Amino acid sequence: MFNILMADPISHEGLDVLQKSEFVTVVGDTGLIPEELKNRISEFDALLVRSQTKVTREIIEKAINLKIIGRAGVGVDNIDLDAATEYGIIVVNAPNGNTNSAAEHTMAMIMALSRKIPQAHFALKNHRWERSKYVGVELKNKTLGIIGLGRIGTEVAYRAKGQRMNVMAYDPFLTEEKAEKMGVDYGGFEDVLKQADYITVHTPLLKETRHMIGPEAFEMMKNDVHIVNCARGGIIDEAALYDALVSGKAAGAAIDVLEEEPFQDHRLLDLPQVIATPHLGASTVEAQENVAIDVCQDVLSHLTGDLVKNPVNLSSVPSDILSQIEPYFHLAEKLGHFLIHLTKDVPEEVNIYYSGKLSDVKIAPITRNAVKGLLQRHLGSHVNDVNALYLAEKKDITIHENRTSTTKGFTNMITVEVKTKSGVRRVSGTLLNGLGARIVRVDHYSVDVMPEGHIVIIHHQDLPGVIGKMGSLLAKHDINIATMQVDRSDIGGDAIMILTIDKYLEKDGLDELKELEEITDVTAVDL
Ligand SMILES: NC(=O)C1=CN([C@@H]2O[C@H](COP(=O)(O)OP(=O)(O)OC[C@H]3O[C@@H](n4cnc5c(N)ncnc54)[C@H](O)[C@@H]3O)[C@@H](O)[C@H]2O)C=CC1
Ligand SMILES: O=C(O)C(=O)COP(=O)(O)O
Repeated sequence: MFNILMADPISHEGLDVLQKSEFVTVVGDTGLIPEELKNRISEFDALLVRSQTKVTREIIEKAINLKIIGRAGVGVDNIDLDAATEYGIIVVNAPNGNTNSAAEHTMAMIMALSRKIPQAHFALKNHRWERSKYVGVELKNKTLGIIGLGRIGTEVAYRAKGQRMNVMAYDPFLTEEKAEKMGVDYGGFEDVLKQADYITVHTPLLKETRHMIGPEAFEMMKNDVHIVNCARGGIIDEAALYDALVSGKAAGAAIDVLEEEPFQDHRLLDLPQVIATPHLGASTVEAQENVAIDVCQDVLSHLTGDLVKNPVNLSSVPSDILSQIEPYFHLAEKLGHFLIHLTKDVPEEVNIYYSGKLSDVKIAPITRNAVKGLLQRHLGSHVNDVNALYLAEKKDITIHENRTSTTKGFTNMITVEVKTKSGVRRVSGTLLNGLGARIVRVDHYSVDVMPEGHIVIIHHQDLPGVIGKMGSLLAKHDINIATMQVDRSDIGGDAIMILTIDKYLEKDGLDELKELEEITDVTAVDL
C-alpha cells in the first residue's frame, strides 16, 4: 500500500483516480507549515502539490520513502528539482490542462486593464458615479509583445489577434518561419520591448528569466506601456515595475502573480493603475479538473510500476518511441548489473554502444537503465533511472553513448563497456525476436545466456577434465546446472564457462571453485 499526501487542494476528479486504486491511500492535509511537512514527509510515497507548498531540499532530505512529487499545474519553481533528482524522486507536472484557463485569464486582465474595469467597478460599488475618470484605451491596432511563446503565450497570441491587435513575440525557440505561419511578428527580446504597447510574459521562472524585465528593460519600452504578468512573480522585477508606474513610464500593470505569495509588500498593489488577482490563472473548474486527473494518473502509474507521461526531471519520451525502446530497458539494466560483477576496480568510464536497429532510436532512457544496473551493486536500490546519471557524475564516472549501424549477426545489440585503471571489460546483449533477452558476448567470448536467475562466470584454462571437476564440485554442494555455455580464445588457451544454476551459490562453494588449479576467476551474479 502506498501513502500519498495531498498538501495543496486538488480537484476531486483527480483524487477519484487514486481512490479507485486498491494500492494507494490518500491523506489530505493542506496548509501544513514547512516544519510540519518536514516532520511528516517520511510517512509518504507520493506528494501532491500546487504552487503553494514549497518542496525544498530540506523537505526532500527527510523524504526517505518519497518516490514521486506530482505538481497539479505547470510551474515547478516551488520544487527543488536538483534535490529531487539527487534523491531519485521523479517530479511530474500537468503541462496541458490549464493552458486555456491561463490564456483566458491573461486576456481578461489585458481587457480589464485597458478599460479600468476593476477601478470603475470599485468606485461604483462604493456608490461613486465617476464616468469621466475611467476613460480607457482600445486594443485594436495596438502591439502586444509576448515574451515566451509556449503553450500559454501561443494561445494568448491567437486571442489577441481576435481583438485585432498586432502580435510580436520573442522566444528562443521561435523561428521566423513559425512566426510567419502564426501571423506573429518575429523579434528579439529588445525589439519586443521597444515596439510593444502591451507586454505580457509567459516564460517559466528560471535563473535566466528572473528579473528579465528590470530597470534596463523598462528603459527601452515605449512610454505608456501596459505590463501584464500572469506567469510567475519574479519574472518582472517588482521594484522596477513600481518605479516605472510611479514615474509614468508605464501606464498600468495587471498582475496575477507576485514575487512573494501571499504578498508581504503591498506597495505595488496600492497603486491605482495596478490591477491584480491572487494567482487565479489556473483557477477554473475545467483546468483544475484537467490537471488533477493528469497528475494523479501519473502518480498512480509511477507507484504501480508504469511509465509516466509528464516527467519534469527526466526527458519524456513520446509513446510511439517508448514502445520501441522500452523492451530494451530490462536488458540494459541486466547488462550493467552483470558487468559490474566482473569489474574488479573502480569504474572510471562507461561506454555504451548501440547497434543495428538501436542505432537510430532515442537511446538516453536505455542508457539510464544500463547505468542504474551498474551502480546499484555498490550504491544500493535507491539508484533509479531518475538519479542514475547524476550519481555516476558524482562518482566521477563518465558515460558515453555510441551508435553504430553494423551488428555481427544480430538485428540489435547493446554493448556496455567499463574502463578501470586495470583494463576494460565488456558485455553485449540482444533481444531475440520472440525469444527474449540474451547475453551474447562477454569480453571477446561468444556466449548465449539468458540474463535471469543465478549465474556463475568461470574463467579457466581450456584443458580436458575441467568441466567434470567443476560439475562434481557443484554437485557436492547440491547445485544443479541448468545451462552451460563454453567458449575459448584458442585450443588449450583461456576459456570462459557461464553456468546458470538452480540455486544461489554460497561463499564456501564459490571459494572451493576458485581453488581448482585450472580456474583463474569465478564470479557469481544474481540477475
Ligand atoms: N498564473 C497561473 O496560474 C499560471 C501560470 N503559469 C506559468 O506560465 C508559465 C508558462 O507556461 P506554459 O506556456 O504552459 O509553458 P511552456 O513551457 O509551454 O512555455 C514557456 C515558453 O517560455 C519560453 N522561454 C523560456 N525562457 C525564455 C526566455 N528567456 N525568453 C523568452 N522565452 C523564454 C520557452 O521557450 C517556452 O516556449 C509556467 O511556467 C508557469 O510559471 C502557468 C499556468 C497557470
Ligand atoms: O500551473 C501553474 O504554473 C500555476 O501557476 C497554477 O498554480 P496553482 O496550481 O493554481 O497554484
